[in-house]
Amino acid sequence: MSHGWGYGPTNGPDKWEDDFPVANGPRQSPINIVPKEAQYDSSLKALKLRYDPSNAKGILNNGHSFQVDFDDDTDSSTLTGGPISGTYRLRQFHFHWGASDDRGSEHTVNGIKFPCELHLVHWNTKYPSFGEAASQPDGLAVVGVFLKIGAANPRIQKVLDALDAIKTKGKQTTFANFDAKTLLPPSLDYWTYDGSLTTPPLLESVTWIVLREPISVSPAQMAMFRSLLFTGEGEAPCCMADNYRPPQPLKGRQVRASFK
Ligand SMILES: CCCCNCc1ccc(S(N)(=O)=O)cc1
Ligand SMILES: [Zn+2]
Repeated sequence: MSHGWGYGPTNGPDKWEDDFPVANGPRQSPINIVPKEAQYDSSLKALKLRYDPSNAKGILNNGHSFQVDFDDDTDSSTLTGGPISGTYRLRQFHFHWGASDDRGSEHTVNGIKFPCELHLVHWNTKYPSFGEAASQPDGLAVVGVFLKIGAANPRIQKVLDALDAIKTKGKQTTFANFDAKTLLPPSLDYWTYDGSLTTPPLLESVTWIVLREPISVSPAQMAMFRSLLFTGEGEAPCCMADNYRPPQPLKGRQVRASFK
């Protein structure tokens, strides 16, 4: 692909296989989750998420989404339990959303799209770095949380209030003292399956942990997501929206449920 990947008609998900042939691999993400076909697994442990707000560092518009980055030099913000073994460190969280409230999530449930999906990205500390972990089949664990239209969510608002400072691609600003746990719903019931990064390089290194319970977001808050730009300062502006990859073939994979 002569130009960088993106979500447009010339560089979007259907074109990614040109530069990233793993796009047609055996464990690609996202997927459509069919709850009735998920197998309850009583051996699945409860998720244990321990996040230290002081690890929050900054917020960045990376031209595809925006992400809040965390200091992952120590084990102070970690994911343990659930379907994984060992300790995974929180690296960043980001979102995917639609140009309208009828779409935007990457995973779907019985074919239903949510307006937005949060991804909390963690890497396995058995590897020396995130980059190394990202190339290993058990290297990453991403917790996915659906957002559904409802009451305004005060927890998300703190993140949205920072977006004015990172409107264009490459802009970043400090983002301190944020407790990512406040973004989680009351129930940590989840589905889990072996998958991949949902953006290039589409590496097949992710244990996906998708929470059953959504959190709320208001239409006005969704409009704030869409105020960001894919484009850099001084370029013709293109609103950041529809930055989601559609569901990929299951190819025989099992989806397990932590709940009955
Ligand atoms: C080795 C370099 C990888 C950079 N890319 C990071 C990244 C993290 C998470 C996701 S997602 N959307 O699957 O959670 C995509 C891409
Ligand atoms: Zn993502």
